[in-house]
Amino acid sequence: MSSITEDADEGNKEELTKLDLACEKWGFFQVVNHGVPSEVLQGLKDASAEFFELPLGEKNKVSMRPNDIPGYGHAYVVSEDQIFDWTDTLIMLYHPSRFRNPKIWPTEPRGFKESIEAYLNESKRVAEELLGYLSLVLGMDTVLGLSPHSDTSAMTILKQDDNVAGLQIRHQEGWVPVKPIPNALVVNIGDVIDILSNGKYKSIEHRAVTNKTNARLSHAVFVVPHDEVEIEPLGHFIESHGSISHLRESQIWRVCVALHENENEWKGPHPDGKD
Ligand SMILES: O=C(O)CCC(=O)C(=O)O
Ligand SMILES: [Fe+2]
Repeated sequence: MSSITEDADEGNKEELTKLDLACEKWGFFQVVNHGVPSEVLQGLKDASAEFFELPLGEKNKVSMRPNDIPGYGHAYVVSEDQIFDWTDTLIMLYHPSRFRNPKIWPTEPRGFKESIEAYLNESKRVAEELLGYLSLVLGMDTVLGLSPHSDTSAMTILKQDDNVAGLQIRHQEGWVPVKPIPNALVVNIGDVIDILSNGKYKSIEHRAVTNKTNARLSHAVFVVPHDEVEIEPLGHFIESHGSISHLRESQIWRVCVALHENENEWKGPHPDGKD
């Protein structure tokens, strides 16, 4: 597990690919280098071995009750005429703490509770770390701060956060992150210029994703035409393209309306199929 954590934010790409493959092809994997101290693992083995070697009467002090999960007994006693697996079990619920029932914690052997608790705390840490990596390979780390949209402006000037990346732009089928360049201004073509140029310059769909650890602050300035102006493709662009594209035709709108009503409505791919 230590090699997957080389890069604290992103994880190690090669290891993440292996994790993805293991989950998809097998659904099982073994974790080594997980950071659980060997004394903790030894303590777990010793404490539980000693518990199961105790006389039955001692173990039954913490026996499972019918229809209840925690305690000592056969796994999952749900009815009297049930066929049991040949297994002795001690089930404890530990996290979150409201599930802990002191009555089913054995007092024998001595030190049992401390040893088991040390292992349960370590395994919680491992589980949380693994869930983090699984969320990366499942693409669940993408929490949208701003949903996909195109800007209804003529042009937008964006001062991104210098330190926290988040802006992503649609390119072909994917999302391309815009790496912050300190003090640079990000400029994008908005819907108005897309319409004026009859799609020669496109208003590209974009979104902003959140960062797990840091807040992000960006400043967008929308450059818009006067609100009485009606926007339509410039004549020479209609000539060069032969006709107004379907999309443009349906979107010759008054910009003021567009700004207020269509702000978050993405138009879909450009009909000429180009990027
Ligand atoms: O937060 C960002 O970087 C993007 C902002 C944006 O796209 C917008 O306000 O229209
Ligand atoms: Fe935007």
